[in-house]
Parts: sequence; structure tokens; C-alpha cells
Amino acid sequence: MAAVIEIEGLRKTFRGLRGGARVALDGFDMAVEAGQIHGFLGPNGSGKTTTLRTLLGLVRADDGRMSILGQPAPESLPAVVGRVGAIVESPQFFGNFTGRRTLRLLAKAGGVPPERVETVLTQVGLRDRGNERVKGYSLGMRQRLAVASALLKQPELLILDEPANGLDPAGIREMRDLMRELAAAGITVLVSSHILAEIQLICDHVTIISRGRRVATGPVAAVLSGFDKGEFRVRVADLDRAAGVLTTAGLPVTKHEDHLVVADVGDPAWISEQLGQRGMWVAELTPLTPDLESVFLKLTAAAPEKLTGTAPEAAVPRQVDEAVQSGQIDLGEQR
Ligand SMILES: Nc1ncnc2c1ncn2[C@@H]1O[C@H](COP(=O)(O)OP(=O)(O)OP(=O)(O)O)[C@@H](O)[C@H]1O
Repeated sequence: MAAVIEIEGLRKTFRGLRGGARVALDGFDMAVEAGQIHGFLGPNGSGKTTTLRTLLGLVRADDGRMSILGQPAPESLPAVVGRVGAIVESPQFFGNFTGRRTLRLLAKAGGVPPERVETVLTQVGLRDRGNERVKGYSLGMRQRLAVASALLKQPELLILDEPANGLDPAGIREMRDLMRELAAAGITVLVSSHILAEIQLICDHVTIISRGRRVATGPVAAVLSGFDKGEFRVRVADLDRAAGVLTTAGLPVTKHEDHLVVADVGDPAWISEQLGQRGMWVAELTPLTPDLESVFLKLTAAAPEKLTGTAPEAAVPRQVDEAVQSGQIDLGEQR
């Protein structure tokens, strides 16, 4: 599949007026392929906005290679900018203008046929509210108006920085549905966020960044499955006896107040059988599948500190996940 965004070894250090330096990007890699809804996740200050701003030519990188829609960025951005919609800064709209008038003006300024305005208003679900003044819009409606403005040009790629930030649950749900509809219409979507549960629901792929480095990337399910230890929560009346049976059978067991957590479970039916044969009836047997939240916290909290000397160098793993794969970092102990 064609890469819509490719970033390799991106570096950016911000230098303060008093000589201080802040490394925002430390040799960061990312690839987004056509058709993906790609989540770009990281804690506050991890480098997401700097990455997106650099990609769009708003910040100059110190080093690294980037391309958008197959063209080198930022040099060839003018050639592809008409195919990219981006909301990286919160757009400011005139409160006294209606949503429809705002979009008509933007369409005119951008040489977009005026008919597109009705199409994008419908796409973002604002058609019926288009004649209301923007100052009366909720934050969610303003965000959708911003997306509508980015859609005017019929982009192939939509880049959204924290689109769900500050929205209430209903607004987040609307934004999520909108992104899904856009992806179904064939638009590749890159969405940055620190709202993990949302990314898990919306996105099919994810790249996780921490302290300017990639710590994980891939299909969401694959990133999660790397952390799946085959754990089950087991509830029985006699916890000590059940723990003894399972431990003797070679399974790692952790005892909690009212349940056991058993790891390395291949077939859960085996647990029921073993305990049932001994007169212990299993009241609960639940798989403990990892969610993105716990994976994210583990990856971003500990891994980067352990990675030293991985500045871009030929044949040296630069990204934290590469270092994990090559055995430089053992995340197992973090789990
Ligand atoms: N213009 C700037 N001048 C100085 N430092 C900056 C500038 N922009 C970003 N930084 C610093 O670079 C680092 C990365 O910031 P960035 O905004 O890219 O992170 P982020 O992941 O987008 O965070 P958030 O989720 O809070 O928006 C932070 O330490 C930030 O303070």
C-alpha cells in the first residue's frame, strides 16, 4: 500500500532566548498508508504538534526526511497542498458570521466551487445549523466547522491535531462518527490525540510517540497483542486451594482480594476442568485483554529512559520499538 506520509529521522530542538535547548523530536519515524485512520498518540509535550507543524512546513526541522503523498516535504508542499486538509492550529472564525457564510468565503478565497459548501456542511452534520452565527456554536460544532473548511478542497489526506480536545462525550462521539465517515469515503486520516480510548475506537493504526521518539507503531490490535499475556481473572470460593492447583500445573498465579489473575492461559476451558474436577466451581473466567491505555502508559513511562545512544546511525535501531525487537530494551519487566 502506498505511503501517504513518510517521516524518517526527524529532529527538532527548540532553542530558548537564554540559551536553553528543548529537544522536541529526537530522530522520529512514522509512516501512514493510504486508507488508514491513523492515530498519533503521545503524552503532552511528546512532540505530536511539532511533528505535524514540521510536516506542514510551519516549523523547520533540524534534520530528517519527510514526504506527503509521495512528494518531499516541505520543499514540494505547494504541489500537494491542494490534496491535503489540515487543522493543526485551532482555527478562529468570526463569531458574527454564520457557518455557511464562513465556508462560502473560504471557498471563494480558495477557488473552490460554491456548491462544495453544501456538500461539506452535510458531511459534517451542520447543514441544518449553517445559518446560525458561529458565536452560538458549541465547541463540537466549531470543530466540525473547522473540519468542513478543511474538506472544501476534497482532500485525499486529512490531518487533525487533537480534534477531540475539550469536547464533551457527545461531541467526541460526533467527531468519531465523522472521522469514520470520512475514512469510508476514501480519505486517509491522521489524528493526533492523548485520548487513548477514543483512538482505540476510531483508529485502525497507531503510532505512539514519547519524548520525541516512536515507541510503538502498527495496527492497533497488533500493538495491543504484543502486551497480551494470556491473563484471565478467575473467581472461585476457595482462592488459596485454586491458586495451589493452578500453580502446581505451572501457571503464574497472582492472588487478589476476591479473585485470582492467572497468566499464560492457553485454553480457559482447561482451568474450568482442572478446578471442576476438584469440586471447585468457577464463578468467573474473564480474559484480561490489554487496552491501549495501559500499553500507552507502559511504553511512554519507562521505555525511552532506557534507550541511550540510539541517535540516528546506520544499522542502529533508532526507534524504541525497534530497540525492543532487537533486544536492546526488555519491556517485559514493565508489564
Ligand atoms: N515554539 C516552541 N518553542 C519552544 N519549545 C517548544 C515550541 N513548540 C514546542 N516546544 C516544546 O517541544 C516539546 C514538544 O511539544 P509539542 O507541542 O510538539 O508536543 P505535543 O505532543 O503536541 O503536546 P500537547 O499534547 O501538549 O499538544 C515540548 O517540550 C514543548 O514545550
